[in-house]
Amino acid sequence: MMNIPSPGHPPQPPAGGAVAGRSAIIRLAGVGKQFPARKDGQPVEALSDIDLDVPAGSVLGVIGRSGAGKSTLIRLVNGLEKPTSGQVIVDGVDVSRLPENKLRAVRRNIGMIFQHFNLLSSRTVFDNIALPLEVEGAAAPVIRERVERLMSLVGLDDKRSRYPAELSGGQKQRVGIARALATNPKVLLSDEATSALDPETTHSILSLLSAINRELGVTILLITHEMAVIRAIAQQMAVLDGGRVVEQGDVFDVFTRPQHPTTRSFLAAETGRAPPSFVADRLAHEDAPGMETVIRIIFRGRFATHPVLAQVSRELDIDVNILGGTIDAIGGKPFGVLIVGVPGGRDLSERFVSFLAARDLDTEVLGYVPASAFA
Ligand SMILES: Nc1ncnc2c1ncn2[C@@H]1O[C@H](COP(=O)(O)OP(=O)(O)OP(=O)(O)O)[C@@H](O)[C@H]1O
Repeated sequence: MMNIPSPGHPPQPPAGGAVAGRSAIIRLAGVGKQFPARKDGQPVEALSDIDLDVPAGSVLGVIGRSGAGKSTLIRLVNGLEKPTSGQVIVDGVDVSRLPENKLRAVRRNIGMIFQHFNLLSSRTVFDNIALPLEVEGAAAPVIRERVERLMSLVGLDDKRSRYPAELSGGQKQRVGIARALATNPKVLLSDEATSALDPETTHSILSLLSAINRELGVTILLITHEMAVIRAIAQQMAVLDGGRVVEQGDVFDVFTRPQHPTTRSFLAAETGRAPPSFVADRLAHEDAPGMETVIRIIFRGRFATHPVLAQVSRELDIDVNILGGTIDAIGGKPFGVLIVGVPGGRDLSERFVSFLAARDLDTEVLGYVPASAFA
């Protein structure tokens, strides 16, 4: 267990896959946000028709390219922006209608962490974490006790008197996380919190956020441009494109059965999905005599790669070439990607695809390679 007192609400059970049934602690309903035109320009439709529920106690990741509207979405949740239409409900309160003086109480319930940490350079680690408590007028002994616990939670006990300039990026983000938790918020908003960090530090910060979600029951809404971040920590996800949610759902489902081209293109960079270079370099778009059809197979859930491939090879009397792939898990559920070469022309490859479809396996034809290429 983490060394921190329970916040002002009961911890949720460990976050797993079954979060969809929980009530939403953040709800965006029919939200649109238009920024007025600047001189000689058009108004910007930053967000349109956004319906998004973040279940209490879950981690929901929103992915989108630059300009998709991610920051605007998060700024609507903490009331820094007002929507042009729709409602933004946080813990039962419609923040889109609150005047600034009432928003302060709501923001106490919403912690926020940033890509560039936003620490005060003239304050020590202790004093940065203490800031939100000082602002709300907490007594010095309360502040001391709380900050000590938070420093211990994020693993910075030995850095209390250091200044931000003396810390690594990962340590700075730990200060940012401790500061965000100072007022015991139910919700943590993360705006590209790991984008400035190397992969190893990213991993340790995402583990810390995961533990905070699991053990303190803090709901996390994070925005990112990296699928790997979503996969490491979120149970639910939404894909934002041109200010609209184009796909949303359980992370496992979206990763293994992406529906929208934008989601597919985000996934293209995931390991194992692209054909290995010795295949990719020879991949043609058109079929021709003597070519093998290159097919990507996605295995979901209960893993049965080899029996299926052995069966299909027997049934169709073909030798399937295994060209690449990975076996992995998302949220503890196994899934695999296999890239195979199927000889014998179009008729046989169509029968191969039908055989797998009948066993609920998804396939995609990636192109064609000369059979001789692997001799
Ligand atoms: N205050 C503003 N005034 C006018 N236009 C704005 C304002 N804030 C954002 N926009 C526009 O709204 C759109 C969405 O911007 P937003 O910053 O939300 O995207 P983003 O997905 O967070 O991008 P990035 O990943 O680059 O930060 C963009 O076209 C942006 O130029």
